[in-house]
Amino acid sequence: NTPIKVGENERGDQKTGHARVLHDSRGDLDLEQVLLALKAGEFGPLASAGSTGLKTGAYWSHFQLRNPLPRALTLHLEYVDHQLIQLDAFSRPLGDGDFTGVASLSMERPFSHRLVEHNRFVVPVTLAGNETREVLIRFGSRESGYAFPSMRIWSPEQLEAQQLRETTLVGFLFGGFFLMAIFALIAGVVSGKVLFFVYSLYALSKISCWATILGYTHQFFLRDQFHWSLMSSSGALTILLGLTFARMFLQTRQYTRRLDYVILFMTANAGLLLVAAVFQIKILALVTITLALLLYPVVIVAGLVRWRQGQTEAAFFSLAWSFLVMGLFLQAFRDLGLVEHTLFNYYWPPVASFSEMLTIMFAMGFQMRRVYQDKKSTERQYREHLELSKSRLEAEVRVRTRELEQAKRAAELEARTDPLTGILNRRSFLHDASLRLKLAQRKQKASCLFMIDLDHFKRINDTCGHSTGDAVLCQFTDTIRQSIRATDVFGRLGGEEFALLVEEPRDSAHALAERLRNDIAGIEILTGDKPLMLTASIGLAFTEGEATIEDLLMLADGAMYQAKMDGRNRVVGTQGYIRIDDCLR
Ligand SMILES: Nc1nc2c(ncn2[C@@H]2O[C@H](COP(=O)(O)OP(=O)(O)OP(=O)(O)O)[C@@H](O)[C@H]2O)c(=O)[nH]1
Repeated sequence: NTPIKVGENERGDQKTGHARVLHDSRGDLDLEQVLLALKAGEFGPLASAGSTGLKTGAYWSHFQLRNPLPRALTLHLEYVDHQLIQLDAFSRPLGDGDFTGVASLSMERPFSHRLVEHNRFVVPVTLAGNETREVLIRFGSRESGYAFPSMRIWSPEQLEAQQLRETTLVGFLFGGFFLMAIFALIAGVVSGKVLFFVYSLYALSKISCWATILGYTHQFFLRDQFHWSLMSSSGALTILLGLTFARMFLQTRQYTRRLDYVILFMTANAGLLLVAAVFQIKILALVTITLALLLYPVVIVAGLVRWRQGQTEAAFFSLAWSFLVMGLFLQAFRDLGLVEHTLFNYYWPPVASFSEMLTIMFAMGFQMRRVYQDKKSTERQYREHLELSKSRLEAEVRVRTRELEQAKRAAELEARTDPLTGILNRRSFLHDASLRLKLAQRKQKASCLFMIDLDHFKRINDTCGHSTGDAVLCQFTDTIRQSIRATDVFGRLGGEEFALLVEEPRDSAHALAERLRNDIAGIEILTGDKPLMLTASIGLAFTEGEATIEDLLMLADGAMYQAKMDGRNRVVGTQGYIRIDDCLR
């Protein structure tokens, strides 16, 4: 049992070692019995890497500290972990006299009992100049628990400086958690998404959880009454919020039913842990927290499954959760004595927890961006679809309008024209001719109305058939149209009876009538052996005054009748011009 040589500037590098440790499995040995065990050589090295692992009762550690300096030296022995129910320390000068108590520290006693203001247990030991002191420390937990039966050796100032460094780191982490909580809260208020509120609560719960686990809650907030169950309950609350957030973020209920059941089971287990913590059922708390830890990787799997299903940000979530799980497993291995206790693995879980929150924040940002982009692209597609429909509709309306206009024009034309010959029908002729007549009268021009009737047309029908008769009618109208002006009004009054209004004085109108008669007589109708001849009788009525078209029709009809009577194929004009008086008559 070599004494540990200590100096004035101890920086926690030296540890009181695990060389001489005694397991008091029932936890009821008193100092005298322990000294007997020490004498009997029952103290031996610790088998594990640092922690005793889950054991009942208490552990005792024995070591010697040697002050080679001529002056007195005060040292602070720091328990390496934050979780220990009870620590009692005794010391005496080497081999001389009785051990006397130097510290009795308990997690459940008011913080003011601590001899050194520190979130972990610290035992002050003073060595006289050139003195070697034996120290006995009892690490006690009432039920099953673990302990690290070793103490870091510090000079008081060095320990204080180290505590400042650690507190700064933790303060930085807590500040980060707080900022993330505030940020998520604002995002929740702005977007109205419950997910952000859950995240905000999750981040806040991390502060409470780690502050409690690392001993700050006891040091700063609950100085008079602290209990181990507070650690479990704050942990349980964080687990509950973490799982609730994971379920919502990954939408496991909708997309991975089976994994969702497992996460639900984990949530129920976390609820049970909370109950165990509140009612201080330590064994139930141990079982549920172990189960919670073992099942934690399921969330990583859920994230990966969701990623494979197409939720890109779920990959980030899995990564974030992996940080946490690695940290928690490392801590568990350390607590079980499988790996050594170091500052690195001591702070890994809270740092991992911080990285987890940061990564999740990133994943949420990514998700928000994706949702926003999806929304924008849906809107764009909708707008494009709308534009397309609009232009299609407009094109269709244009086509329909054109068709309607064409149909209207066709209907108007049909209503105005004779279907066989294509010239004006009786009604339109009367309308157009009447207007034309009025125009001429305004200009004080003479007008002449021709009444043209084909001779013996019935015979053509009878000998050559009705369709030949139709063809003859068409040929006749074409002949007339070719010989008149565009301003003349030509129409079919019915059957083989046609009328023509021209703005001409008597002589030139007469001459035109004769020319037309000639043209008609020149039409040859080819029917079998010998061609049929076509002639027409034309009656003329003249006006220079206020006569109506009806007056002219009546007079021209009379003249045309006269032409028939005179032997057909001729032009007969009425005598003189019709004047107002004639019309009144
Ligand atoms: N093919 C054909 N014949 C028509 C059409 N409209 C009337 N007709 C015929 O024209 C003939 C007119 O006969 P009528 O009134 O006796 O006169 P017409 O035979 O020309 O003898 P006149 O006038 O006295 O020289 C009738 O047989 C009608 O059926 C038509 O659109 N097509």
